[in-house]
Amino acid sequence: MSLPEAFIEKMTRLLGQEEAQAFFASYEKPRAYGLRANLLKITPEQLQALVNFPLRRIAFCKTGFYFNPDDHPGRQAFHQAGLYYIQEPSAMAVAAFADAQPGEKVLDLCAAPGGKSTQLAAAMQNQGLLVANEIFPKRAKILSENIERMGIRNAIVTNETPEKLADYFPGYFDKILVDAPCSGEGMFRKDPEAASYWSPAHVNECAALQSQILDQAYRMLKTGGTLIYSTCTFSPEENERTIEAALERFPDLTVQALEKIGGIADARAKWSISQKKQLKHAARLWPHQLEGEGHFICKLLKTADSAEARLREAVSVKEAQLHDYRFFEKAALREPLSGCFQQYGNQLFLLPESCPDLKPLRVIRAGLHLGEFKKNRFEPNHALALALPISQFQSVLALNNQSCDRYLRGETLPVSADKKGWTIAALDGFPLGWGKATAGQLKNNYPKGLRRRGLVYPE
Ligand SMILES: C[S@@+](CC[C@H](N)C(=O)[O-])C[C@H]1O[C@@H](n2cnc3c(N)ncnc32)[C@H](O)[C@@H]1O
Repeated sequence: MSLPEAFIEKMTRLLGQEEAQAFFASYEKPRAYGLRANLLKITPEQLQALVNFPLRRIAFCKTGFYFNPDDHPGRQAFHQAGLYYIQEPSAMAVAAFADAQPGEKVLDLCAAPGGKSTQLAAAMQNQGLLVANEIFPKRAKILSENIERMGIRNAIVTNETPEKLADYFPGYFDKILVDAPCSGEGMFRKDPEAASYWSPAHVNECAALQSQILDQAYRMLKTGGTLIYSTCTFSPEENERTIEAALERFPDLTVQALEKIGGIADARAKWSISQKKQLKHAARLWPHQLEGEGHFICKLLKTADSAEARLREAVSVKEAQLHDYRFFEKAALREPLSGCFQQYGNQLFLLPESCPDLKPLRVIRAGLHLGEFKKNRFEPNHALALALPISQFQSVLALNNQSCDRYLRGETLPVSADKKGWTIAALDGFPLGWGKATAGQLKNNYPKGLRRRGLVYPE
């Protein structure tokens, strides 16, 4: 592939002739494709046994697999059911290193389209609070759709600037991920167009933006909290030097050692100005050293005392307001849901536990979207179908490959005459969406925007 001349020169100077040769040779090799099992729905072993195409383990991510692109896992019904997320393999190392835990307060500050947020959420097992933020509205919508598909219940999707979030959440989060906008040098093989936007000036602009974002992230971190910084670029200006500059602005931050497994390498402290030894604890993923694209990952611990934001908790709507929802719930679900219910217009959401009041923020998704109040009735949202296990639904239509394809195209399906009301259409025990059964037919409620146009299953 053709790479910018100045990029070739710079990388050759940085790496030296011998390593540069191996590095540039990787651009002539095919790239690796990856997907990640969604632990909220399935284990990696179960997924491997379930799908009809081969999966090969990724050494540095326990839930990740390589797949053959000819198998098109993105077109499979199990993808629509949220059993896996298609993600560039090296990118999986970032959230794996973040090591989010159930019950924590976690922020993904630059989150769209959601690869790392969905991985953080899987590790959190729907316990605690995940704020997934994206500054651009269109990208925030895609992020929100991916959060929905993966069945995540404890995520708030926001569309804010880092500054606005930092004003609201000072000293609040246990973990913050800054997967920063960058010059994307590590993705030239995956996205050759990215190479055409590259210039040394762009590298410097990105570095300046990254420092601004890190300043806001630092403000939001608790004492003892950890900040994961990552990019998909090689330039020292956006990696070792960005971290080095952050260490100078915030002397209490320390770089935490990362376990260098599966071909992951130390960061290159010698590419910084100060050559601080601790910089090598950060990680670099190189396309000539492992099967994946280029990435940089650094984990920082904050030790300075910071006053924690005491935010007002959101207050649930009154039970009387839930009357139509409870009526639906009694007929359609096996166990009632509890927690903090919030109504926005006609839409009803169930917030994550101990969720702060969200009014001052631009919120795209407030936890689990339960559905919509219509005149004297409640209509469930697609998110609810994807967020609960099959055992929670009273009425289920088990699909086969053919009826599954018809369901995903939006067709009406035959059901036994005794089936009535809101019914989950499921494949192999995994919910795909709602339908409403009446008089031997299942009226299809699969969202119009997600419907398939041709026969694509099974491939
Ligand atoms: C590398 S991408 C994030 C990828 C994402 N974490 C994932 O795993 O799917 C960086 C994100 O930062 C966002 N971004 C761009 N400018 C920003 C800014 N000034 N502040 C915060 N985020 C910004 C971009 O829109 C983009 O979605």
